[in-house]
Formats: sequence, structure tokens, C-alpha cells
Amino acid sequence: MDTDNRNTTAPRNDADDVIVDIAGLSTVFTNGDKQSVVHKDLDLTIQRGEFLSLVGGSGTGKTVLLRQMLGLEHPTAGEITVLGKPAAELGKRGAAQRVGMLFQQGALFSAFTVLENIAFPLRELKTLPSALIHEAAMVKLQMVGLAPEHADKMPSDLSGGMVKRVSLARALIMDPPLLLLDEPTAGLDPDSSDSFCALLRSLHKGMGLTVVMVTHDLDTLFELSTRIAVLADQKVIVSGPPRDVIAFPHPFIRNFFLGERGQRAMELLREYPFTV
Ligand SMILES: Nc1ncnc2c1ncn2[C@@H]1O[C@H](COP(=O)(O)OP(=O)(O)OP(=O)(O)O)[C@@H](O)[C@H]1O
Repeated sequence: MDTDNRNTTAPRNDADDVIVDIAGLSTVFTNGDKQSVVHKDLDLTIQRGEFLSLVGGSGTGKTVLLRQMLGLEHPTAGEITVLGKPAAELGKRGAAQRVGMLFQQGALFSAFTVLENIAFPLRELKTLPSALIHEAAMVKLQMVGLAPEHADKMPSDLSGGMVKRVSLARALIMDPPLLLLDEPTAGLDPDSSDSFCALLRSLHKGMGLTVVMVTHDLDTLFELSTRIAVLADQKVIVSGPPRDVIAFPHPFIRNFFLGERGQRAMELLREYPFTV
């Protein structure tokens, strides 16, 4: 288990195995003469093949950190390197090719069919023939467990679980090696949540993805994470296997894992082997 600064729980191999490297990150938002420091001297290294979950209290900057990894926002200071390049250089197109992102709200285009939504990032490239784009989107549709007849449905015809699956298919359309998930099971009923977790688990394994997930949901956390990183006090205070992180003495960790939900956390610890 690592505490503070460098998080190197997974063995550090050569540079190619470091998928995300965050060093000395600070994020400060200024509103008038008020400043709010969200991250301060935050370090985090994520290795190829990890399923890393970020947990932390509300407002600790988990979503901001995902957006910074995607190059959509820029830190006040420090470096974020994603797949060997500064995240700021990913650009809109580069980001879609190299990093898939599943936003919390799903955010499908309501006027597009399911297949048009999935194909959208490929169409934006304007380099591939329509037939190929159609075929690639159909492959992804099936990969996320949806039948071909769903291709022509509109987002308003879909259940919450299906919307998540379509959003995931769109995030994976360019086979990015890195997938970012913001609260992937939020708003789903327990059955849909379980089956979405099973899908994420099999895609992580089957596609050799590196995944970074933000979640508040303990079932999702324990089901999927190979490592948990805890954001508190403006940085990553600890990262490691779930069992080790739970044992780390910090008020947030005590409340999050061992408060009212402690009993459930202990059951989950017994239930899941923590190897994805
Ligand atoms: N563009 C912005 N301008 C000013 N403040 C911002 C901006 N984006 C985020 N913040 C603030 O930064 C803090 C961190 O936000 P973020 O959404 O990353 O938190 P979070 O850890 O994901 O929280 P939650 O678990 O509640 O979703 C919050 O206080 C938020 O209000």
C-alpha cells in the first residue's frame, strides 16, 4: 500500500506500462477574490491493465481530475501525462481515439438513433466510408450486450441501463486503451447495476483496458477495483488493494467504509476476491 505522493502499488515496469502519470498537480478555482484549492501536490500513477477507482468526499475533485486526464480542463500547476503525452495535447479528436469517457449522465444525442450515437466519434473523423462506420458501430452495439434491433431505436425508447450501454459503446468506438468512468452505475436499479458491472468487468478483461472509475457505490467499487485511490486533504492520501485501503487510518475512510455501511463493506470484503 502507498500513502501520500507516489502511488506505485502495481509493479513499475518500463515507461510503456505507465498509462497515466500525475505529478505535483494543483487545481485552484478563482471566483472573484475567493480561491478554492481542489487539488494540491497530488500524485498518482496508473499502470496498464489496472482498474483503479477514485473515491473521496463530495467536492474533492474526482470529476475534475477525470476531465483533466481527458484534456478537457487544465490544472493550475503540475503535469498529467496520458499514454506518454501531456493530457493537454490530446485535443478533442486525440482524446476520443486514446481515451474513452463515460460521463455520469450518459449524454446521448436525443435526435440521433442508437447507432448514430455510437458512430458519432467515427463520423466526426470524416475519413472513413459510411459502410465501415456502420459495421464498426454494430460490432460495438453487440459488444455491450445490445441486440442488432436496438440500432434504430431513439434514446427516449431506452431504459437507464441501455442508455449506459450505448454511451459505453460510443466511448469504446475507437478502441481506446484507456477508459474513464464517472459514476457508471449511478441511477441504475440493483439488477441493472449488477449486469452493467459484469459487462465492465468482462470488457476490462477481454479488451485489456486500463480503467479509471469514480464511484460512491460500494458494490461497484468492490466488484471491479484492482486498486482504490482515496482523495482527501486535496491529494491522494492512500492507494492500494481494497483491504489495505479500508485499514488506513483516516476519518474519511472510517466514515466511508466503516461507518453505517461498515457491515456491508465487511461482507463485501469476504465476498469478492479483488482480482479482476
Ligand atoms: N469550472 C469550475 N469552476 C469553479 N469551481 C469548480 C469548477 N469545476 C468544479 N469546481 C469545483 O471544484 C470542486 C470539485 O468538483 P468535482 O465535481 O470534481 O467534485 P467531485 O469530487 O467529483 O464531487 P462529487 O462526488 O460530489 O461528484 C467542487 O467544489 C466544484 O464546485
